[in-house]
Amino acid sequence: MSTSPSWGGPAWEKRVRSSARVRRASGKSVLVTGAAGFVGMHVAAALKRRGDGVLGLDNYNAYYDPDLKRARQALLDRAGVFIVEGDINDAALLRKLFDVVPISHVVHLAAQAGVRHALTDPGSYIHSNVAGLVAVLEAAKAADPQPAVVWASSSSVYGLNSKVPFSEADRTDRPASLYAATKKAGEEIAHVYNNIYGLSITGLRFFTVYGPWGRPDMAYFFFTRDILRGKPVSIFEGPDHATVARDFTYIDDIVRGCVAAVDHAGKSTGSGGKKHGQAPFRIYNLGNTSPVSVSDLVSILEQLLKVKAVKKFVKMPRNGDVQFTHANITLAEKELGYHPTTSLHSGLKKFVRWYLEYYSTSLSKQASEEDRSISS
Ligand SMILES: NC(=O)c1ccc[n+]([C@@H]2O[C@H](COP(=O)([O-])OP(=O)(O)OC[C@H]3O[C@@H](n4cnc5c(N)ncnc54)[C@H](O)[C@@H]3O)[C@@H](O)[C@H]2O)c1
Ligand SMILES: O=C(O)[C@H]1O[C@H](OP(=O)(O)OP(=O)(O)OC[C@H]2O[C@@H](n3ccc(=O)[nH]c3=O)[C@H](O)[C@@H]2O)[C@H](O)[C@@H](O)[C@@H]1O
Repeated sequence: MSTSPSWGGPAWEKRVRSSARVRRASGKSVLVTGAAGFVGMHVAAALKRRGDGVLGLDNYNAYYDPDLKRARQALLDRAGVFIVEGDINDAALLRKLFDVVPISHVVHLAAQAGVRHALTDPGSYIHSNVAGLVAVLEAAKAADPQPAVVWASSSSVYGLNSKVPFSEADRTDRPASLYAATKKAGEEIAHVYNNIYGLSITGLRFFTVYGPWGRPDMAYFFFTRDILRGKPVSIFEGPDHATVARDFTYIDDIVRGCVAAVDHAGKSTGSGGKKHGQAPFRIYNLGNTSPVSVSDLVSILEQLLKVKAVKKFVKMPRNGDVQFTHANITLAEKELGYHPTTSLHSGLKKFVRWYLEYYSTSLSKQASEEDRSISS
């Protein structure tokens, strides 16, 4: 017995067309994959707000609380963005989407995120970050018009580099985790599609993004929950108690970087610009240039929550984490006009407000042990 796909049909096509309809003469028609995710929701909303046509795609997998993804979906729905439910590996679905609407840009954010989860489910990283990326690039290559692709790589590609701050030209051949290896592989794969098929591709190396509507598997998020519940938080330390730190970057700064990358994608100026008729291939760091230790992260949360944390300092397990990240953003500043403006304190203040006023009251019912188990 054949089963019909959950997509297709006149009503579905109408929603797809309406969502992707450009509202301003200068607007773009953008497919955002991973739109029910943290970064995807914010980017899709920002593009829609400025008049672009925006269509989402997400498989709502259960890596973390799917209710949170559904709540993000509801928010986008109210803004006029339809999220098609499906997997980026579904080639027929992607073909259909490109047939139904002339997509000018793909912002590809769907991926298996999280560094430590790769220890327990390595296959999901290959499925989404390697096979899934190839499926998206195959669909983009075959589409008419051929869209420009902007996609999320990761600061994790710098791996075991000890030279900081990290610049785009630095070594990225020593990944510390399978997650990082799949993002590095993604950069190489993207280069092939630029080289052979002339796709315009921009890779964005995000640095530890945080903020309202964030991911419950990330440390700032589950630290908040555990501090409020009086549970101990584990603060990782390097060898000889060395500081473990991150270049935490606030979501609104990342969104501005993504939107600027969309606008820059077709241009032939700057790094990786068109040469001999070749479409651009570019990579940018999107970070905050001011690393903060995990210990200071916890202190800021204590201050904002007005609750003392029960702190456990533990030697960083061999789990794929790196000790230190720090972005050099000179290239993104110059070519994208990217200027992050949010300090960790003021960004966390906004996160904590969202967490207390919205998340902990309406969504966190079952999000406790489950999220904790994927984070340890
Ligand atoms: N948040 C960060 O700190 C950070 C840092 C560096 C890079 N990134 C990258 O940015 C992107 C967005 O990250 P995020 O934090 O929003 O993560 P997220 O998990 O919240 O969002 C990813 C979304 O993609 C969807 N998805 C996953 N696999 C899919 C598949 N096969 N088909 C369809 N949908 C699928 C998930 O359901 C999820 O909603 C990812 O590529 C991630 O690797 C994130
Ligand atoms: O920048 C990136 O590329 C990556 O940023 C984050 O990864 P990470 O920086 O490891 O973010 P968290 O998982 O929130 O960890 C933040 C810091 O807290 C530390 N940590 C984590 C968990 C814990 O129990 N204790 C602890 O000290 C980690 O070692 C790390 O230094 C995202 O989770 C990845 O998806 C992303 O690719």
